[in-house]
Amino acid sequence: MLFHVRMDVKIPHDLPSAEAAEIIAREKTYSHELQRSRKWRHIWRIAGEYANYSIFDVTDNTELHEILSGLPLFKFMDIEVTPLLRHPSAIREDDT
Ligand SMILES: O=C(O)C[C@H]1C=CC(=O)O1
Repeated sequence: MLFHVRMDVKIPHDLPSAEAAEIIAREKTYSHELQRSRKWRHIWRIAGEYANYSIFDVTDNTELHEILSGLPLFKFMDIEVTPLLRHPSAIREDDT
């Protein structure tokens, strides 16, 4: 199942910078692993914002929830999820 996900990151200003850097580094590793597994299919920075648009290809809502709630930055994010399906006018069967 495909999901479009918007993540807005809001790290509190009073979080010590070393702690923030450590969480961001873990987030990057976690994201890279999921991208390599092809579950996290796309990630795009939203210009001018500490936010991204991502596409996930996962088995079901439960797997998406587990992935998103496992994000090291999860507690500092607002997340908006939109389920997707292929448009009947799409000329491709997939996004490869
Ligand atoms: O920077 C972000 O948009 C937040 C998050 C998502 C992947 C990652 O490495 O950080």
